[in-house]
Formats: sequence, structure tokens, C-alpha cells
Amino acid sequence: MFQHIEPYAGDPILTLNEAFGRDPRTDKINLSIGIYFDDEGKLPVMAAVRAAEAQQLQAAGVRPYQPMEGAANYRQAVQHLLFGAEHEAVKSGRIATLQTIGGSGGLKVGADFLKRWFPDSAVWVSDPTWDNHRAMFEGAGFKVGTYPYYDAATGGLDFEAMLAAIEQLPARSIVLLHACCHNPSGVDLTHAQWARLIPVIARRGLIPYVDIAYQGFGDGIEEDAWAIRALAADRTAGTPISFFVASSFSKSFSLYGERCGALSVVCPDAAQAELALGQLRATIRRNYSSPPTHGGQLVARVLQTPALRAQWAAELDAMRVRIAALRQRLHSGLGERLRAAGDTRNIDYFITQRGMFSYTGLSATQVDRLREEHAVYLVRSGRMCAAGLNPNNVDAVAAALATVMLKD
Ligand SMILES: Cc1[nH+]cc(COP(=O)(O)O)c(/C=N/[C@@H](CC(=O)O)C(=O)O)c1O
Repeated sequence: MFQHIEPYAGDPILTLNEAFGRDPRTDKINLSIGIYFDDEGKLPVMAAVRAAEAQQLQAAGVRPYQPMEGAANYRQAVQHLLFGAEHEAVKSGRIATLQTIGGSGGLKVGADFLKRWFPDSAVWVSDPTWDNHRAMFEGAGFKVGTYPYYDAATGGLDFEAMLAAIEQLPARSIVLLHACCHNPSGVDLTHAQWARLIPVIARRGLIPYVDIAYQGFGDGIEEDAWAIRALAADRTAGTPISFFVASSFSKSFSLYGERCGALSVVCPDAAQAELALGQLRATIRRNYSSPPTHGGQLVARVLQTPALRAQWAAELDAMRVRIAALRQRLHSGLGERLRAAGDTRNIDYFITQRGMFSYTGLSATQVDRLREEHAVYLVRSGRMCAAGLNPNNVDAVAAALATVMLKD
């Protein structure tokens, strides 16, 4: 019956992470999957989440189905975190926000909705982008193209090429953008570059699809939502830009397995938001009917309890600062080793790239050597998750990178 089915080749990130789990070497180091590990190399349980969970378990009771769109308190908490409670778009009720099964679920529900109601649109993603973006939108039936983004020569952004390409896109093209902490490059647009891009999006009548999976890991919780809020405020075309935002609490709450995400659709007015909400509810019903309760209620409780929200924000800020400090330590240790060998290449990208990821520029062969000979795991694209570094492994990573980089 199933003989004709092709064997699954595996996922470039998740399958590699599973291989790491099976690796028997005790000195193995996981810089592959986008997960934040603490100084002991373990997933943290945030104190604010632990406190919320204690309260929640005390009040635990019946477990009815959630509404298709998720719980009202969660949906409001998401809108306030992404857009700010005082934003005109929030206060005018023109954003349809739904709880989804992770940010992944938000992306897929939005993709299915767009395919149904904008069937002739194509999707354009950055070159490179998160490995799963292409798979998700192609899986929804879209043609997926790329726009220039990462500049290998500088380790930075080729913004002029990006802008020129987006200026050529036909109306209603769906443009997937990273709000902050670009995956896999760690390279983000400046506010000035967003200020040039957003009017082009408005004038061309494009449909931005913003993915924000790392809010708080770039410059800060509020700062990292700047592009989303600027998109919602733009009136270049005389009317608001309609756009999609898939968001995730997996990393910012360290709740990966609770699958806490959301999809927000910013519409021109409340009436159109109601129409979008209805068909998005139908899309969810056709996919998985309704979202789970527990994790989402932890997030809502933290975000809507002032003392817990302050505690969470402080913990997330500390995570961001810690990653930046470890990036500095790697940059120094690797730089010393390379210079000692007479190699003066510029490795500043380790400290200029932001969020969890750095695009090292290592070839797949070099990444394989790093894994096989040094037990250091990077994604084969050359992406390194800086959130896997800690004081106990950062020098070993610097030594391993230097050895591999100096060989070729
Ligand atoms: C940009 C982006 N968007 C969405 C997600 C999915 O989030 P979630 O809420 O867990 O469904 C991830 C996860 N990225 C890491 C893990 C993975 O690939 O699934 C990663 O890039 O390693 C992203 O990096």
C-alpha cells in the first residue's frame, strides 16, 4: 500500500538535533537548533513561568475545548506585546489575532488562508531564510521565490539589492520578512532601512508576512517589535497596509514543547478584521479544530500579571545580554587563535549579527568536519546558534572553529 512513498530525507535542523541526542561523545556541543540553553547547557525554566504555573495548577479545573481562535486573554496579550496596547491598530479593533500551535502553526494557518483567498499570489522569502519557510508555503501550494538579503562579502545585509528586487514585485505578492533576529543570518534591517522599505511595500500593494520568533533577543522586547508597529502605522498609500504576523513564545518563554504561537492579521478596518477572523477560524477548524490550553494560559498569565510580566522581561533581557557576552568571548578567543596563525580575516560578524544565530560562512564540508572531528554541531548551511554557547564550552568552540577555518 505505501511502497511508492519516498523515504523522508529528514529536516536540516530537527534531524540534526536528533543526531546530536544520539551522539555518545561526552564533550559534544549543540550549536544547531535555535534553542536557548543556560550555563549548564540545559533548557531554563523561567522563574516567572514557574510562578505562573504554580498559580495555574492551584486553580486547575475542567478542560473544555478552547475556541477555534484560542482564548481571548491570550489573544489580547499577544496583540499588546506585538503592537503595544495604545497602538491605533489595536484600539480600532482592526487586527484579527488567533492562538496557534507554535509560530509554525501561525505560519501554516496564514499560508492556507492566503492560498484560499489570494490564489494567484506568489511568495518571496529572503535569501537565505529559515529552512521551514519554503517548505511551509510550498506545502500550502504557493510558488516560492527569493529576494536578495545576506551579503557574504560583508557578513551583512545587501539592502539595496533587496529593495530593488522588492520594488519589482507585482501587486499582492506575499513578502516574508523577519521582524528581528533574522534566521539564519542574524542580520537585521536598521530603522532607516525599514523606513525606506515600508513605503515601497505600500505603494506596490504587496502583502508582508512578518515572522517574529525571537522578540526580546535583538535589542529588547519593545525595540524588536519596531518594524511591526511601523508597518501598522504606515499610510503611504492613503490606507493602512494589510499584513500578517506569525509570532512565537517558544524561545522567549522557553516553552518550546507547549507550542505557544499566534497569527495576527492587520486589516484596513474592524469589519474586514471580522471577515478575516471568520475564515481563519474555519482554516483552523479544518486543520486542528482548536489550540491547546495549558501553555497559552501560562503566557497570558505572565503577560497580564504586572509583577510576573516585569519578572519575565528582566529574565528575557538577561538572556539577551548573556548571548551577546558569549558572542564577544567567542569573537575574542577565535580571533586570538586565527591571528596567532597569521590569519587576519574579519570575524566581526560574530558580534555584529544579533539574536540567537550567526551565519559563519563555513562550508557544508567544514561544518561536517566540525561535527565529526570536534563534536561541535552547526547546521550545514553554516548557521551557528550562539544560544548554545556557555562559559564551559566557548573556548572549545573557538579552538574547533579555528582548526577548521585554518585548514581550508
Ligand atoms: C524564524 C522562525 N519562525 C518560526 C519558528 C518556529 O517556532 P515555533 O513556535 O517553535 O513553531 C522558528 C524556529 N526555529 C528553530 C527551531 C526549528 O527549526 O523548528 C530553528 O531555526 O532552529 C524560527 O526560527
